[in-house]
Amino acid sequence: MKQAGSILVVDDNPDILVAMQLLLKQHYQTVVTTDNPFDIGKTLNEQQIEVILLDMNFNRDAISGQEGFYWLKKIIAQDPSVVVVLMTAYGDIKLAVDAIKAGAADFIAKPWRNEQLLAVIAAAFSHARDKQQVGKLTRQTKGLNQALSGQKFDFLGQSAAMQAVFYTIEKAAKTDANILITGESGTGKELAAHAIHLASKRSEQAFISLDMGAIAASLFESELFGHKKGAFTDAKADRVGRFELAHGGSLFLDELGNLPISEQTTLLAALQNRQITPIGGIKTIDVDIRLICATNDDLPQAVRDNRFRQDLLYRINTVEIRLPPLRERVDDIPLLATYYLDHFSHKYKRQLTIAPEDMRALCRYTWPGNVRELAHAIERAVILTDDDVLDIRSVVGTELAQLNVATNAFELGKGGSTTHDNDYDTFNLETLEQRAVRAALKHHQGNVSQAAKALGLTRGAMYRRLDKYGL
Ligand SMILES: Nc1ncnc2c1ncn2[C@@H]1O[C@H](COP(=O)(O)OP(=O)(O)OP(=O)(O)O)[C@@H](O)[C@H]1O
Repeated sequence: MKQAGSILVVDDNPDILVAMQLLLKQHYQTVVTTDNPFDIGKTLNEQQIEVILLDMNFNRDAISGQEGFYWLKKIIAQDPSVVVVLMTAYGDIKLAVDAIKAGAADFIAKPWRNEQLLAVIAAAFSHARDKQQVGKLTRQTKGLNQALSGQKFDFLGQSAAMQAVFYTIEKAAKTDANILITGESGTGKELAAHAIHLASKRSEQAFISLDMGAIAASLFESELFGHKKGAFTDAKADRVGRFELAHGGSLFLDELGNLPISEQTTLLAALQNRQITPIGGIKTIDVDIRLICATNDDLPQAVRDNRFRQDLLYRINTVEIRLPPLRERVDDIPLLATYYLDHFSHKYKRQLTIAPEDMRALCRYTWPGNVRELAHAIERAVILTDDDVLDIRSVVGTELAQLNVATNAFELGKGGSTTHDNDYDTFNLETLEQRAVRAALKHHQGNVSQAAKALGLTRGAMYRRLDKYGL
């Protein structure tokens, strides 16, 4: 039965062209032949060709295959989605290997056996469709990235600590070095990853991100490397993995500290070889990616606890960027508060200002949820304020009620607020965080989403904390 598909056969031997035409016509809708390789460019411009069967030698006495390589390069440059299969009467293994290295999908020796030729061509068509799908998805992702980057917040900071971060990002982004971003939840690790991508030479290509904490173990490999239809029960169609989608661009692996050891081993192998094989696939695929990872875990400690592979840590942290918590860069609070006040005033069509003493109160607060918490607090205040001056008491007051820590840490009110160190029975952040999580859950009667929102955490980050503290 004839299948959809268009193939171009290029060979200077007319007998071969006739034989190919007769054979392939029975199987594929469009079969075009030419004895002149100079026609290839024009044919590709005029009609959609998916597979090219290309002779390696166009001069009867030539055996080097150099002409084939020359035309192969030209084809790939003109249309990288076309799949090329090379043919030669002088096949040897070295030539075949060189052909594949140069970008050919496969290689067949003349004289051929029909079944073998048809099998090679069928595989070439399947490869061509995969390439078309990847091209389509990459274009879609690019569009999506652009749409999303329109909504992204600016990555701001005027403190010395953030200026140092921006400097490192600028320097490291220009190289292809693997970058590890560390920092507490809400410090801007994802924004930093975007900033690195945008400052890199890959900025026009895809930025693909994956939250490692959110993928089920059973889907890990499929998510990263893709799968072929039928590879397992639920594999109803081919799926392109994140590595392949990120080809040419940047791959951002978030929450890396949550990865189980067995999956770390799989990831390490892919990173070392820069090659992946989709589940159920037979061919390895080269991937050219810039890797950016992020974690709020202490990975060297995780290595000591045997929770994280040391060789994986060395592989991903060529450059490490630590995002300081907001309480260590109080200078940034007015800048960020004003930025988010403008943003949410605009969003909710309000015209609001903030009183200087309230700004000072914001600067004294410790912001355990960092910038995310600050942005949420401002948004809430914009919504709750009735007059023209932001009612920050409702925000900081709510924050304290929910945190249930150091109830008297702030004297609320427009007259200013004061923090008393003595109000803390401990400064251990983990203990404070655990209390805050418990208090928020209690306050919201066990509603995880609301408690997460109040803490300025994503649901994923909240669940990880529930897990961590055994709640
Ligand atoms: N420097 C900054 N300037 C402006 N907004 C920021 C900054 N840092 C963080 N934000 C805002 O705070 C929120 C959280 O940032 P982001 O998601 O990048 O943090 P994260 O460190 O990746 O958090 P998590 O570890 O919980 O995933 C976002 O809304 C982001 O826009």
